[in-house]
Amino acid sequence: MSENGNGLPRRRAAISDLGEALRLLVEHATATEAPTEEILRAAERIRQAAAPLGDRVRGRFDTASADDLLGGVRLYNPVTGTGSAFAPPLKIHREGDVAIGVCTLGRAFEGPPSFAHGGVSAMLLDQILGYAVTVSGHPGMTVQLDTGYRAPVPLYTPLRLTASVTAVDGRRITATGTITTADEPTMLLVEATGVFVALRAEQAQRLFGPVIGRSG
Ligand SMILES: CCCCCCCC(=O)SCCNC(=O)CCNC(=O)[C@H](O)C(C)(C)COP(=O)(O)OP(=O)(O)OC[C@H]1O[C@@H](n2cnc3c(N)ncnc32)[C@H](O)[C@@H]1OP(=O)(O)O
Repeated sequence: MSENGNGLPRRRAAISDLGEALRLLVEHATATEAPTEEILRAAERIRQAAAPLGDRVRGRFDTASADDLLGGVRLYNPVTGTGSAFAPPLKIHREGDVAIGVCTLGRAFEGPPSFAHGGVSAMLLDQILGYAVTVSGHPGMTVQLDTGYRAPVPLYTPLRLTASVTAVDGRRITATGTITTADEPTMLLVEATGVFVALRAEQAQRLFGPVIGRSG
């Protein structure tokens, strides 16, 4: 599907609207204590709502028509994508050389009761470290991610993430990052160090050739 004129902004807004509705659904479906009959009715209504969306879908190597890979628009990114049912979504911006992220995690991200799953923290950090690496002008893929969990990450609490590049050594880029709450930015909850590798041309072609070839 192609969009032109003001069709693309409208489509992106619609996808973000659907994402917001899906995240509300996920939150309520995860937290609900509604009667069993209500849960059964909801499951049926949700299947009915999902069906028309499945009539036209893209294939594995097709970029979403609303995305812009080279421009960094990824509406379905599972961490930052406003169209994703799974993304918190994490919002990232730059303050000088530091990437700052903010998000609040709901019930669906629970690991230990009332706290975030450790894998979710690693996912958030991988994303913001990757962002810092990309905007530093040395984009690469994660080859190693070390996380240190100092204190549990609370649900339903505004979080603040930071990330910055600490070393560039040939094709290897190292970045470090943190998670704290927004209210207590000096109290470290999770820290991470990521090693990223800039792809050689043949590696980029091998891994992403089919996608780049189709996205035009
Ligand atoms: C804004 C965007 C945000 C995006 C955030 C999300 C980022 C991600 O999650 S990316 C997805 C997860 N990562 C992956 O799937 C990557 C999987 N790995 C690979 O495909 C390969 O390792 C690949 C292609 C990156 C590199 O190929 P590989 O053959 O391993 O390495 P190679 O090209 O030979 O060497 C690269 C350098 O990295 C080094 N290296 C490789 N692995 C590691 C490691 N784990 N730790 C440290 N250094 C490493 C090598 O030693 C080599 O160093 P040098 O050039 O000094 O000899």
